[in-house]
Amino acid sequence: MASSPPSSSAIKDAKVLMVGAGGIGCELLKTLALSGFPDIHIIDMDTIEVSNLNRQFLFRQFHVGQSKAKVARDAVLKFRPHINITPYHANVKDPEFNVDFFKQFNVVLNGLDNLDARRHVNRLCLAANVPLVESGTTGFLGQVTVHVKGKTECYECQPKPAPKTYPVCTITSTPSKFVHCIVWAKDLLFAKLFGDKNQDNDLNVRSSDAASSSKNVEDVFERRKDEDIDQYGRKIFDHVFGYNIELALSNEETWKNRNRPKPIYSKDVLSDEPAQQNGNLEKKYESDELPVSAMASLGMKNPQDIWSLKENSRIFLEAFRLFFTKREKEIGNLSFDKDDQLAVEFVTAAANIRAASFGIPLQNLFEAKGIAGNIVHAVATTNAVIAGLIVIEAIKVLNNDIKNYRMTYCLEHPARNMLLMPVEPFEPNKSCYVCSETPLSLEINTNRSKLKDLVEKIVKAKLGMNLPLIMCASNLLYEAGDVEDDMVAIYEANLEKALAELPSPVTGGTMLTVEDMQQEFVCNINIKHREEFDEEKEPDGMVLSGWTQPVSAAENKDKSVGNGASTSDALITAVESEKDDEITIVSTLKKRKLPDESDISNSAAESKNQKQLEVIEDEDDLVMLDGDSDSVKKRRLS
Ligand SMILES: Nc1ncnc2c1ncn2[C@@H]1O[C@H](COP(=O)(O)OP(=O)(O)OP(=O)(O)O)[C@@H](O)[C@H]1O
Ligand SMILES: [Zn+2]
Repeated sequence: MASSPPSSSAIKDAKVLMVGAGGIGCELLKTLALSGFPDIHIIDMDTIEVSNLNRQFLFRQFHVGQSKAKVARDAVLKFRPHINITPYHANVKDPEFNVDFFKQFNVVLNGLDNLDARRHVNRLCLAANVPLVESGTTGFLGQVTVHVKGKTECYECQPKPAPKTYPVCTITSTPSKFVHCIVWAKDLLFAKLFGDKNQDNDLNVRSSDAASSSKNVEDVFERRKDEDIDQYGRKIFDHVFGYNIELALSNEETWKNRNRPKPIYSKDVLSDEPAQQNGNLEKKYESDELPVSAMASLGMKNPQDIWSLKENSRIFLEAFRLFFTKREKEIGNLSFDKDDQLAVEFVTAAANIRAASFGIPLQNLFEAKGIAGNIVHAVATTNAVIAGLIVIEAIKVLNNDIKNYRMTYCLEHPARNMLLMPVEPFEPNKSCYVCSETPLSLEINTNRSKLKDLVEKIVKAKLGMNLPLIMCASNLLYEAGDVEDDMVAIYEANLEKALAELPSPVTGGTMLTVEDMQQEFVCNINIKHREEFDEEKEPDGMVLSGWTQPVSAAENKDKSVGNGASTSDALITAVESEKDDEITIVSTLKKRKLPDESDISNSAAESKNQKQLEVIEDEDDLVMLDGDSDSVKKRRLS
């Protein structure tokens, strides 16, 4: 590390901005510094956590709680003291990072972990006309893409996979996989018992449905005055695992082609224990010094043990009791957090009891936590490979070497005996609402919909704008922030009325201009009136077209790298064809066929001595790809 690396003049004069100093960012800063980049600015809003230390190697235990950007700078200056590194402990969406700020850089490099920040940086790079090298990793998968205004597609030209969602009825009535039980336990039961009671929740629907046939279930989720906590826990248990299942069974149609679930009542599972014994028996294990944990309280230690139905029932009741006795103040404000031990225990137990009822194999707490927290374990080596590729692309960008720009996917492709797949970037998508000027079209019931619904459901949620401002010709219709009461009244009124208040109301179709000052981003939306919407298929009550919609979970095959990944969300679904050794990278709109091997031989990312790529580090073990294309397996080197 002591000798200076050779640096091309493009690197010597470069000023670069890195966004994110996490898993990819730490590797990237080190590689930039060692490659001779003299002037690096880093934005990261986070402080260091213990869980970062296994892979974010610039950080040490004693840095926990300090700014990632600042500590990363100090760590790198220790071995490259003569370069400039400017840290910002801030959100990249802060107004200080405006177009003028972005314009000072030759290239921007992203090492982020969320769609929102990525979209924001993409838009500012377009507005400032600064090239962007974007990246993401999930476990062993990763990718690097290059976005240069007018030359390649922008980050938003292609749709991104939507986070996995499940039909409500699968979750509430007909689960067939363990993940369905987890979603039910976490998003319905946990949220209902410990979260905001006023929020819509499908358990509400079920209990009010039930209320019409049985008068005493209406308040089942409410604790009666002076009701003993263990009795209350058993009442909830019997309601959700017993009574609700019986109710569901009464609908014969549902079970014609399915296995019928089995109602589970606490007295049957815990038959040898009187109603109040669960808590009382175990209180002797409880100590104020220990973290609040039902497992600890019941003397259960191993998170990799699969609990029996009886054990799950005891954990369920004990976790329930602990929430109400030890964490009472938080009740009403809790949302599931994968790092909250008691919440994980409760959700694991509830999911397992439901799984038992539906004949689905039970899982241990470790597995359940991974599913509930959408955890894909980060792999330091993938981050390092991706950081190297970012620097390779950054150097090409600085040299304006357009014909060699590559998007590179880090994706095992055993048949080709390679791990990195470079493809030529696409041209900008002419119908991209972000980097082209194509107007969007919005069908909406103008008599019923409010301007503020349009802002929430379309402008913020779908177009990713932070601080929108809406104009109709030269008339201001909506702006974010503190506004006068009469403006608020317009937002609350239906759209028809809001448009009618303008000097020249439009009846047929109206063009709205939506602008986000913070992102220097403008797009046009053509409003068309439509009377009816299908509640199931069009739940927003409005339909936006002319934009690239996220890919639904169903279309994502197994290898999809989704948005909820723990490290960084990568974006591409790779599908291997069964017929031959062809691989296509499906980016939803188009299939991207990889160039022949001869085509990619000039790519900097593709190494002539591919053999080097066959050995990768798997945390502390080495794994090697077998050269035999038919029986390719990871092999551990002993
Ligand atoms: N809007 C933003 N502004 C600035 N930094 C951001 C923004 N959004 C995300 N980041 C940073 O991007 C980095 C992403 O790093 P990484 O994917 O390794 O996540 P992490 O939070 O460090 O780890 P993990 O999520 O796996 O526990 C984080 O350090 C995070 O603070
Ligand atoms: Zn675009």
